[in-house]
Amino acid sequence: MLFVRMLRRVGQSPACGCWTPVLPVRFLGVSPRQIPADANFHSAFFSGTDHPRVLITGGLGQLGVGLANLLRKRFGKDNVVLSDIRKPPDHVFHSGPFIYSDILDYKNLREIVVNNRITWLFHYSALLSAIGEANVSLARAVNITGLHNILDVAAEHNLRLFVPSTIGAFGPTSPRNPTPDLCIQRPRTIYGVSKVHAELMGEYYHYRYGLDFRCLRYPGIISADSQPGGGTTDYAVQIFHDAAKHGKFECNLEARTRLPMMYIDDCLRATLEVMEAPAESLSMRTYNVSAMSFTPEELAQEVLKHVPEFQITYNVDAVRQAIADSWPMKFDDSNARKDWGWKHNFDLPELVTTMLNFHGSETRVAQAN
Ligand SMILES: NC(=O)C1=CN([C@@H]2O[C@H](COP(=O)(O)OP(=O)(O)OC[C@H]3O[C@@H](n4cnc5c(N)ncnc54)[C@H](O)[C@@H]3O)[C@@H](O)[C@H]2O)C=CC1
Ligand SMILES: CC(=O)[C@H](N)C(=O)O
Repeated sequence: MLFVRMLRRVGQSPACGCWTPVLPVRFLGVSPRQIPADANFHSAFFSGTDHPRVLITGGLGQLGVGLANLLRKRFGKDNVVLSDIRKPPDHVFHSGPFIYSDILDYKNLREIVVNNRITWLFHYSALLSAIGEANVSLARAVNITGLHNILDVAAEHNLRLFVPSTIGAFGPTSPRNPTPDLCIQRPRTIYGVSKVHAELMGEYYHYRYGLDFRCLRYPGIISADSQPGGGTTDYAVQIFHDAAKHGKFECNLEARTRLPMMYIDDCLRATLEVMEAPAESLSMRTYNVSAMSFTPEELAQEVLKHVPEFQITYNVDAVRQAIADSWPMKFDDSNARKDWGWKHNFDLPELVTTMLNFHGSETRVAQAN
């Protein structure tokens, strides 16, 4: 009986325009994790006053609090629920709704989505590249098993789902300068493998079940008031802190390691823009987004313009260097620019000025100006 219901023909597949039987997402479990037969899988419509109700997972990392601030400005404070498995600092706890959510606990996820009437989900929980290599089994659980839970809850409750991917979803056999959207993806980190898996699974759910899945491949993200969580591009955040405070920085990547990077404001705006883009404008569901590309040497030269005594030294971390050497040097994001009008605001000079202004008000940057 259950099986018969699962095979009921429910609509047209967006992929081929033909009638397809819809199987439950988790057929083998007799759990209710199945796509409801009468669901409207396409983008929910929100009028000017009818805002989405947003959940952010893994929200206490480098990017989540900034995303919550941006979305709360747009959709209202109470319409954006931040979640994580860590305890929030006071200012975060008091800035809007916060809830405990472990993405490995499906029932907990479903309860949050139902009780808060969530309609959009931004899935930020992950273990990043360097920390993932140090803890492969946890990275596999969080980045892959956790993603499966997210896809299922999103499909089951007809959510619009954003999952970030990364430059780390490419590998040494990918074209590196520039790296287009569609090319060989054979990453050599568990982080990269899990992100390719996320891209493919999200697109599969989109074409198979009509899930409104949207994904951007972020470059290394640089932020002033939040710390990176254990990635290969972390040096490009730490350098500003050390330059302003100590006038020197020890870099764990080689001087000539070129990687795509982006200031956090551009990254979060891109995320909101792709989520708000009309479905018809999206010719793909996973896009590269890019802003700038630089080496530690070039970044240090730009910092020197503000901190004249600044010195950079190199103490290369073999694991991070091997990862960086397999990643894109420059990202081709022409599809994002063409399809939904992506345009970055921050290049290297603006990035460095902004970061040092933030860190430098009472330090050697201020003294130099
Ligand atoms: N920061 C960057 O440069 C880039 C980030 N991204 C992606 O953006 C997303 C957010 O990145 P960040 O904020 O930098 O990451 P982060 O490492 O700073 O934060 C990740 C958060 O996930 C949480 N988390 C871990 N296990 C969890 C679990 N079982 N349940 C719920 N939450 C859990 C952690 O507590 C942490 O707060 C990630 O998916 C990352 O892959 C992609 C490319 C670049
Ligand atoms: C580029 C990323 O995905 C992240 N910052 C990392 O270095 O792992």
